[in-house]
Amino acid sequence: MNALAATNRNFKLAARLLGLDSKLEKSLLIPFREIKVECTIPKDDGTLASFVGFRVQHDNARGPMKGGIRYHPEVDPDEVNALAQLMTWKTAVANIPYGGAKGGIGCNPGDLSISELERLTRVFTQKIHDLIGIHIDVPAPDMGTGPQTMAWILDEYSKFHGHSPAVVTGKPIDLGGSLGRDAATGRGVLFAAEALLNEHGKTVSGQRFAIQGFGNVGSWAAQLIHEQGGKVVAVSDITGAIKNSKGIDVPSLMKHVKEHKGVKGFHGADAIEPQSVLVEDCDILIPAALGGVINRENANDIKAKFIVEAANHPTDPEADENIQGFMWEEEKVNDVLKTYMTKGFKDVKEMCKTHDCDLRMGAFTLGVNRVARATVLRGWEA
Ligand SMILES: NC(=O)C1=CN([C@@H]2O[C@H](COP(=O)(O)OP(=O)(O)OC[C@H]3O[C@@H](n4cnc5c(N)ncnc54)[C@H](OP(=O)(O)O)[C@@H]3O)[C@@H](O)[C@H]2O)C=CC1
Ligand SMILES: O=C(O)CCC(=O)C(=O)O
Repeated sequence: MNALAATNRNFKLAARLLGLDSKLEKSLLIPFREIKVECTIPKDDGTLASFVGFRVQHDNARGPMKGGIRYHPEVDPDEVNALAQLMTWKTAVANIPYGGAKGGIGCNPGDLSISELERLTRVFTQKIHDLIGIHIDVPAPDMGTGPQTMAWILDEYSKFHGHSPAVVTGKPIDLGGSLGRDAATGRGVLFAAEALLNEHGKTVSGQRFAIQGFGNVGSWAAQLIHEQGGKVVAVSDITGAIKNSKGIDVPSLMKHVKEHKGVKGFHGADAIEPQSVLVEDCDILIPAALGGVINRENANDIKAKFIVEAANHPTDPEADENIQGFMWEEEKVNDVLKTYMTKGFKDVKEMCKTHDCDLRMGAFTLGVNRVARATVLRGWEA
């Protein structure tokens, strides 16, 4: 099932459980605005290359729209639509005053030089600058993008609107970025795993984790799990996959990845087939790369007792601020993150009880219900 069909299906199930008015349901499903732009840049060799960029702004009932920008060959309108809608439900589940959006450019960032990536980012920003902004839509990093990409967006946007550091989050600290943001998604994964394990009378220490994807999210999750005494027994990225049932030495792996640009060839573990990371013998599986990786073909082979979804929509249904202008201490960032993740988990569990449903539907009903309430309060029929 494609990403949009899968996301719509989960939304409709949640709407039915909540008994949502059918007109409101339709209104919540249709994105607020879909932007598609052509981005042509001169390559380093003087030839021209054209790319298609997207920004889908799904919903702003609870606040300015929020969501990452992805550079990846599989970026297409359906994928970006699905990811934008998921952002709406996720900001609502986390109970932060934002809506949902997502953007991306269909490209392989690995094939582009730094200066080509900068030109592409600046052209994309020129095309969308009047449709984003602190009170409208605030982009952030996602797959294939990072703090440097945000710095270019900030700079290009500021040429049109004056100095505007708050137009993006996830920017470098030297440009006003938040301490702890780089690790925050991985840390959120750790907090979610902790909340889940606590429910079962366990802690991270001694649990065995397999992680698909070793970029920003996967590598931070691995480091933090390792620090908490968890065993990372298998890891994969685009270069390959490795396993060590005694636990991978994550700091050494980090050094290896920095030097070799991938996990392949790491001496402290054995090479395995890339896809087998998902079905490795472990307690907790963390998909932290692409969507739809857990599907009808492999779901029955998964040995993990728990799946903590770091990636967006990794499971196919068939298988189952910063505008205040001040800096928080990193400890405060991490404490607040833990409070929101732990509260979010409790709220989801409550919805599971109310609607007698699983955790995914608990999260969808919680998010959809909060957005529906905000939409009705603001008056959606006029
Ligand atoms: N960055 C963030 O703050 C947030 C990210 N997310 C989600 O987390 C997930 C990961 O994002 P992020 O860590 O930022 O992305 P990155 O680009 O930093 O890392 C992605 C990782 O996945 C690997 N990868 C790509 N394709 C495959 C594949 N087919 N099999 C195995 N590994 C693969 C990449 O390998 P290689 O580097 O070698 O290409 C890389 O290790 C995404 O779903 C994203 O939407 C969600 C919330 C926020
Ligand atoms: O911090 C952000 O706005 C990015 C979040 C995001 O893109 C995601 O959760 O998928």
